[in-house]
Amino acid sequence: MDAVLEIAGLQKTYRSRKGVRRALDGFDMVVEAGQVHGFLGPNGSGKTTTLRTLLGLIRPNGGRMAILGQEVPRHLPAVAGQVGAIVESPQFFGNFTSYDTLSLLADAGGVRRERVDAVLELVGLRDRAKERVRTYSLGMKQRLAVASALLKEPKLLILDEPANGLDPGGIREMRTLMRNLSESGMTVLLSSHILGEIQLICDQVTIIAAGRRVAHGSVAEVLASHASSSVRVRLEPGIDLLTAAQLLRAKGAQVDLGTDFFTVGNAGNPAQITRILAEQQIYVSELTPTTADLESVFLELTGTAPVDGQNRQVDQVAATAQGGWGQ
Ligand SMILES: Nc1ncnc2c1ncn2[C@@H]1O[C@H](COP(=O)(O)OP(=O)(O)OP(=O)(O)O)[C@@H](O)[C@H]1O
Repeated sequence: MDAVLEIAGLQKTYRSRKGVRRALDGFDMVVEAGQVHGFLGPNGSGKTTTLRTLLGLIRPNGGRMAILGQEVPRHLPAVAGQVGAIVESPQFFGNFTSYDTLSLLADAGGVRRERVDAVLELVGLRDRAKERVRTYSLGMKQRLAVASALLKEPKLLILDEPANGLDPGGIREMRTLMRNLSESGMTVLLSSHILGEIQLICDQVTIIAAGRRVAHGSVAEVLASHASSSVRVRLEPGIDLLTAAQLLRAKGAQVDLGTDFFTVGNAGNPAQITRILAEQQIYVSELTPTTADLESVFLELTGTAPVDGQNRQVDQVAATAQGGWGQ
């Protein structure tokens, strides 16, 4: 599949009177054509810096970026017409209607007027197009912002937190819009904190922490490689959980104690758990794989942010570390 966006080893250091801050530290990302790609990371992890760097608003200190096969920022003018982006909330004149707003933007950008009706239809604002923007809900304003980015029929649409501040109805409308755009063949890169939403909408995700990629792939792959090996263990009544947990920890297992159960986080081969415990006459009464969601994987991964000065990606470390205990 063709990559619409490729980032390799991106570096960005901010320098101010207060000191030096490394916002991106060898960040990598690949976004494939026709996908909705989720870009996730905690506050301050480098998402906005990445998007602003891509769009030529910030100069990187190192690394490579390509959009639609063209190196940027050097060839940004050649591809800028094919990229639509909302990185900062655009401000609209409240007294203008959305039709007037988009018409003005179309004229200024040399876009033919028929596109105005087409994008209003796409974002579901056609019925309200002749009403003033100040009468719009936040969700409608967000959709107007998306409409403005769609005027030039971009191949790649970049949206920073499009669902920010929206209520559940607004979030659902935004979700439908993303899916419709993707079905029309557009590639969408979407940064968001709303992980349940990302899980519902996105084909692929990239998770960033402390300026580095810590996981990437389809939502299913990320869940499978970072969480599916966790199991919940209950023991026969009367057996001390702590003793069993210590036995497993001594063999390298990551054990979290609950009230009447414990969870083994890196249980690549659950049979090892029963074998190690049975050798000490401790018998398991329940062994259940725990189903993880993106939120728990996100918290786990971004809580274990890469150590300063190490260039290895955490996802590579995690992949090699799985299932290797208790041998
Ligand atoms: N202009 C700047 N000068 C100095 N430091 C900056 C500047 N912009 C961002 N930073 C710092 O760079 C790091 C990454 O910030 P960035 O805004 O890219 O994160 P983010 O993932 O978009 O966060 P959020 O989700 O809160 O928007 C943070 O530590 C931030 O404080």
